[in-house]
Amino acid sequence: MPTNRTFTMIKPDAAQDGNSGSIIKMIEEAGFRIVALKRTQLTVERAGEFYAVHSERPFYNDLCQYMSSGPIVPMILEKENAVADFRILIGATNPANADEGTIRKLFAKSIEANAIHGSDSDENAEIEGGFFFAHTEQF
Ligand SMILES: Nc1ncnc2c1ncn2[C@@H]1O[C@H](COP(=O)(O)OP(=O)(O)OP(=O)(O)O)[C@@H](O)[C@H]1O
Repeated sequence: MPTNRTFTMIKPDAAQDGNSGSIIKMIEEAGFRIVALKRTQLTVERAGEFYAVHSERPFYNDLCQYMSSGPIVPMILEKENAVADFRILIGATNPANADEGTIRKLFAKSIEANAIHGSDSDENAEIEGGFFFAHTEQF
């Protein structure tokens, strides 16, 4: 498996509940190297840009409100098979369907406030990482 990168962000529900540290510990213990990390907050407009792919979905406006409602912790992560392995670590979008031991099973509140994001492809990982961080290639 080649080493590659994925992008994640801890969402406002988990960041506000003081769960960032526990989630970051799980990520590191699963073998991911943190390439970049910060704590920040999106405006509703920036949240709309990030989730532009969902702009036609009925939950889009609520999602943008929610994603701009508090702090988030975006990160770029590196590991063999990073994108697929990270999706396994976070679990299903709806925590009701997430496997035991996954981050969403442990920390998510609902299908919207689902604790964490994980990129769904190498291409999107690159785009989403670039949305928050510049010049990370050499790190
Ligand atoms: N039916 C829904 N109702 C409310 N919010 C939703 C719904 N489906 C998805 N969302 C929100 O939109 C986000 C993006 O949806 P998507 O289908 O891309 O899920 P995902 O790939 O599991 O999540 P993410 O992209 O955040 O990792 C979800 O993580 C969730 O916060």
